[in-house]
Amino acid sequence: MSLATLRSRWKFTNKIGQGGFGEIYSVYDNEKKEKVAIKMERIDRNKRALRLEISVLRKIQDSRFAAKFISCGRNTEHNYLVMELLGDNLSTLKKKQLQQRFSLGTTIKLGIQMIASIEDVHEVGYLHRDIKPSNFALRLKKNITTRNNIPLETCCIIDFGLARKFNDSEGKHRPPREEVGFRGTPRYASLNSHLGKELSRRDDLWSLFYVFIEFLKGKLPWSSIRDKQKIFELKTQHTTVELCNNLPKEFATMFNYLSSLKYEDLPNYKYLRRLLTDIYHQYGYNENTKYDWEIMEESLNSQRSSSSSKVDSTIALTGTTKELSRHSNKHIIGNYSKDFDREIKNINNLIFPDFKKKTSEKNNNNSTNIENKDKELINQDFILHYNQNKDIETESEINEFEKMMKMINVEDNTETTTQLNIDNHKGCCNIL
Ligand SMILES: Nc1ncnc2c1ncn2[C@@H]1O[C@H](COP(=O)(O)OP(=O)(O)OP(=O)(O)O)[C@@H](O)[C@H]1O
Repeated sequence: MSLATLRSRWKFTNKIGQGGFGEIYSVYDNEKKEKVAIKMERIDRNKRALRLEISVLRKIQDSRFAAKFISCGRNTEHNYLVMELLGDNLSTLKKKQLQQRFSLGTTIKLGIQMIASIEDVHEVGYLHRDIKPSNFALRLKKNITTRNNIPLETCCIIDFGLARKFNDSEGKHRPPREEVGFRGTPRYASLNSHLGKELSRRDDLWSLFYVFIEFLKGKLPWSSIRDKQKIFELKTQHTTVELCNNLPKEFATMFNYLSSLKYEDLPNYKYLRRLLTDIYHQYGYNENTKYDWEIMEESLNSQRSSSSSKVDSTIALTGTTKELSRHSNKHIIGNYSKDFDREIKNINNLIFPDFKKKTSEKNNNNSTNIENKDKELINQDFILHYNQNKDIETESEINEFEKMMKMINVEDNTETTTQLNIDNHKGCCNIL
């Protein structure tokens, strides 16, 4: 099929992704009358990965976590894969959150699905070998099912360009090769990958473990390092205690369990999911617990409907508290810690007379529970609304405001804590 013929069926709208292996476009499918995604790989590339990717994607079509395969082919210049159009990947979504991390509830909800999606890939005989946040994306379509009528899940596993078959034609685990090159993304790669060892099922789960820590803490101790060797050294130096401090103990249990797995072992995926569901119940989450981005969306909607005349959704502002103070009815969404909760009560409510914490009731109910977990991070969702009916003018008002901003943005960018970037698309505030 020539590029021209390709373009006659699929009308290219915009580029949505660029990876090491290809480019991804959002296209309008004239035959299906809907938007789909197309991944293109140049034929003259030295390394070809798309054929493998297509093969794995087709094999996991019964998984609840797979993007729907639509078509594939090649023209004179490209190999291409047409598949269901998904939404944001988890790396992008994480960056949109306050402090660039997910709440415990969201991490667990995603984590349970991510473990199950990896299990599905393993079940068809492949290792993924590049587990990272940008290789999971949200499904845009709701209420669709697999070929066997099983409802599809929110989170999809994507990008099988580095996948590898780990069992032979009789279903037996392949023996390890003596030496293999590094595979994966250094930040999330398992120690085995750094050591040039053959990877197996446990290594996909090690990468996922690093992803969980990053989701909850915002970054890994080696996030800012580019040098692979240095990353390896930091990974070996960081003990379970350091990596999992301030997190529910189940994460340390997960670390220890993964350490106990041998090359050929079939991981107990159910056990790993149960560790996460245990946390889920302990912290009072349930099936109605919303993802961070849903809370944000709901809040925006209620904000819009309750004060539609005042909210200017096209506003785009980065500025000082003084500049911000000229705009009313903004809200801030994100995670809060117990310290923040305690401190916020000490703040003069003069500036924020309408301060409401949406999850406060839930937290009050769980207060004994929370006290018992004194040292653990209480990383719940919060929505802070303020209706600022008056400008912040006096010095003391500015001080109060800055104090509050500093507390929300506890760790990062202290000098810029008073700057807000109002996301013009969604109309919400993110602290820079
Ligand atoms: N079906 C899809 N729908 C929407 N976006 C997609 C889809 N597939 C991929 N993307 C987006 O494109 C990005 C890159 O895709 P993918 O990881 O498959 O490419 P890659 O070339 O293998 O990338 P990398 O080298 O980073 O691993 C993804 O992170 C995701 O945001």
